[in-house]
Amino acid sequence: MIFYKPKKNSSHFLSPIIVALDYRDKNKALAFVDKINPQYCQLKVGNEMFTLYGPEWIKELQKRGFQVFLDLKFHDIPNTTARSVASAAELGVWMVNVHASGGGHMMEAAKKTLLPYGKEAPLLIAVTLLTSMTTQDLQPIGIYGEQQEQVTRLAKLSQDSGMDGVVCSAQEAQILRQHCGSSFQLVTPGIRPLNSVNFDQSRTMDPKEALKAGANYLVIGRPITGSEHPVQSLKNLYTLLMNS
Ligand SMILES: O=c1ccn([C@@H]2O[C@H](COP(=O)(O)O)[C@@H](O)[C@H]2O)c(=O)[nH]1
Repeated sequence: MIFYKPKKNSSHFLSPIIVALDYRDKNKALAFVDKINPQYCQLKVGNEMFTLYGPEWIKELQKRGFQVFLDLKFHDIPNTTARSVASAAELGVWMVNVHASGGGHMMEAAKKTLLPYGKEAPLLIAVTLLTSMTTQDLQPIGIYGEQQEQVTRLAKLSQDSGMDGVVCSAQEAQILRQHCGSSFQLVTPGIRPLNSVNFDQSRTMDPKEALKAGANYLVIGRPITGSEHPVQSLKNLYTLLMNS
C-alpha cells in the first residue's frame, strides 16, 4: 500500500488513521484513549467535546502523546477566522480546519495568521463538501451541478489560497490527486469498513480503498468508538492497513 507521506510534523511516521473522538462523556473517552497508543492514530476533537470540555481537553490528550486535529470548521469573516485559527495554533494542535465556502479572502487570512508559527504551525485544512451531503443537497442551497464539481472547485480554491489540504470524501480522492498534485493533504471522513453502518454519512468508502484512491488520512468515528470493542477495532484496522 502506498501512503501519501504526511507533510508536517512528519520526521516520524504518522498513522493514516484519525479517530473522531465524539463522546459526550469525557471519562468514556478517556477509558478508550488510555488503552491506545499514539502509534495507532491521531485524535480528532470536534464541536461536541470542545464545547463541553474546552482547551483543557486538548491538553489532556496532548499530555498522553497524541497529535490532535481540532475540527471546529471555522467559517466567519476573514478577521474572526484568522484569530480563531491563531488561537488553535496557540493550543499546539497538529491540524485545524476552516470551511472552504468561506472563500479565498478568509482562507488567505487564516494562512497569513499562521506565518509566525513557522514549522510549528498546524496543518491548515479546508472542508469542501460535508461527507453527509450529495448532489441532491446542493440545489436547495443554490449550487447547481454535481457534488464532484463542487468539491473540485473548492479544493482548487483552497490550494490557491494556501491551504495544506482539504477535507473531502475518499470518493473524490482520485480526481483531487489529478487536480491538486501529490503533496496536497486529503483528509477523508465517511470511512466505513465492510459491514459497518453509514448512519448520516452519504459519501463513504472502505478504508483500504480510500488509501488506494489517494487519501492521506482516514477520519473514522462510530465504526470504532461505537463498536463493542473499540480498542480492538482500532488495532485491527491499523494492522489491516499496515499489512496491505
Ligand atoms: O465532511 C465531513 C467533515 C467532518 N466530519 C466529521 O468526521 C467524523 C466522522 O465520524 P463517523 O462517526 O465516522 O461518521 C465526525 O466527527 C464528523 O463531524 C465528517 O463526517 N464529514
